[in-house]
Amino acid sequence: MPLPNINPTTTNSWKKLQEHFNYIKDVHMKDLFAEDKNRANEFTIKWDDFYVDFSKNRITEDTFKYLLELAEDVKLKEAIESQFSGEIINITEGRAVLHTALRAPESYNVTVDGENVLPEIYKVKNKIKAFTSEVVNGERKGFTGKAFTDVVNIGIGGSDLGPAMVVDSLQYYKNHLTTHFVSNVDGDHVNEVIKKLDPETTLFVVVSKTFTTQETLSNANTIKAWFLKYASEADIAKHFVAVSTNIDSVKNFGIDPNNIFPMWDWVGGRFSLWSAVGLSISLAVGYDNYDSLLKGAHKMDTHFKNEDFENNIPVVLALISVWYNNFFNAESEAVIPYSQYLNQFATYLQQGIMESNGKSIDRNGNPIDYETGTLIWGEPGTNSQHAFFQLIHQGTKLIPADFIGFTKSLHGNQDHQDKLISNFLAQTEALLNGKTEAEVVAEGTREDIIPFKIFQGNKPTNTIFINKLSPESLGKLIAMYEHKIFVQGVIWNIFSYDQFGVELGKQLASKILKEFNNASVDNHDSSTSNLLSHYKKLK
Ligand SMILES: O=P(O)(O)OC[C@H]1O[C@](O)(CO)[C@@H](O)[C@@H]1O
Repeated sequence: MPLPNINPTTTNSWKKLQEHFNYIKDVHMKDLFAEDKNRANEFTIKWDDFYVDFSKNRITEDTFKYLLELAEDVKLKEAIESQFSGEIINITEGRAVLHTALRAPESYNVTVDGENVLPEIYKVKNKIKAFTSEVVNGERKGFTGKAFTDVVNIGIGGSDLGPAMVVDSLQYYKNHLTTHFVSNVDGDHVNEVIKKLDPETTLFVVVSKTFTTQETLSNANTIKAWFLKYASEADIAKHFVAVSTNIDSVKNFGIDPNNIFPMWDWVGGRFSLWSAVGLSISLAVGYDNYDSLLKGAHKMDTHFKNEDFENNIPVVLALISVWYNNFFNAESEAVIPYSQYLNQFATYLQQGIMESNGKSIDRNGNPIDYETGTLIWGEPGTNSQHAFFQLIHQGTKLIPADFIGFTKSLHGNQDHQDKLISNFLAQTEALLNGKTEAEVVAEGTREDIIPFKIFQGNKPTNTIFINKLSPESLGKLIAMYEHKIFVQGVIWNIFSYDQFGVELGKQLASKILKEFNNASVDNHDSSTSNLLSHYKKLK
């Protein structure tokens, strides 16, 4: 079944939504809540340990109905089926998209080019499991016979952000190994990490799907040169492992073929933490926790694949997001986790969401005349409340926000937890209701400052309340956003799994790099030429 190819703006549901928007734009959610006492129950999905309340959105039953019709009109069901079954849905790169197969049970059968990929996936998983146990238990040793104490993940983009976010989010579950991440080609990054390392007890995991990425190879070479000041070429085999599809280049780098963890071209970089790219996660929290992360993601896959759209969390969140993006012209969305552990979550999502759906050409190769993509930003609550919430509450922009919280804390200090969750609940209530002039007056406010103290409210939020932060629930949460990305890509009729937009800058950078050693500067615009000359003079 080929991936559907439907311009969403030509569908009946889109037209209904357009008309309906003219009514909704002036409706206050406060009134919707007053009219329907059952609203919160109607717009809540309870699934597993997830409680997703989407009632604080600028929607009515009709809006929801038309959005669900939109999902039907763009043939979302067929698209989901195409993705899960291993069809070549990444047409521009000629690849299947199977991060879901990476977390599927071994008994599944998912074929690519007529071959079931599950046996190969489980072969690599078993290798990760054995390797993790040897490193964590201290059986695998460095070149002087000492057990490893530190692990350095060298990668960038999808080969860094996913593992870095998960290791940070699951630090409560961490073992004794200290995990570091080096990504930026800025030498300060690698330099600061190296300062903390002992070459005798550090394991390096070089992660690059292509093994051609400038940043990763530069950092890996710098680290290798540093390591060779203390050890011999033969010792590299003990301290360097790689995750890649490009086996020949890994060997050329000097890594022992036994230390290569393969991945496949049907795993997109930003969806790859479920593959061997997650090796540093397994090393940091142990294989069983890593496996629970994957099992959680698989549960969300099953929910997404089988649940009716009206009770389907990723589908509902995607539809609501399209509603704001395409009808209210909201440009960005905030993701606010009320968990310090999810400090890197928004940064991680930025690549997933913006690299996937930041596209302006449709599936026929034609320019698009409607909005796609979403700017994503966010920081943990309550810190973000003291930073940028002013703009969300009283600014001129509409910023739909996802509030993510956990009912049980990991630290066990109920006083802190109650304070955190009271803020979590209070903020979405304030964003919904705002504060009227009458309420401000009733507080005895000085007359001339009354306008400044009014809150319009009517600011949309989703509340994603999860029982506890665990490897499994984190797996579900990440997979939830992955599927949301996919649904939006289907609705916008774009290809979500390529990223040609990152190429041009890379090409020009390598051209400019060569010019640093040339006497003359090539043809550039006058601004770039001046800047280049300025650098050459002063560097
Ligand atoms: O794993 P690689 O091949 O080094 O690529 C790293 C990253 O670079 C990109 O291709 C572009 O930024 C990402 O999609 C990818 O995650």
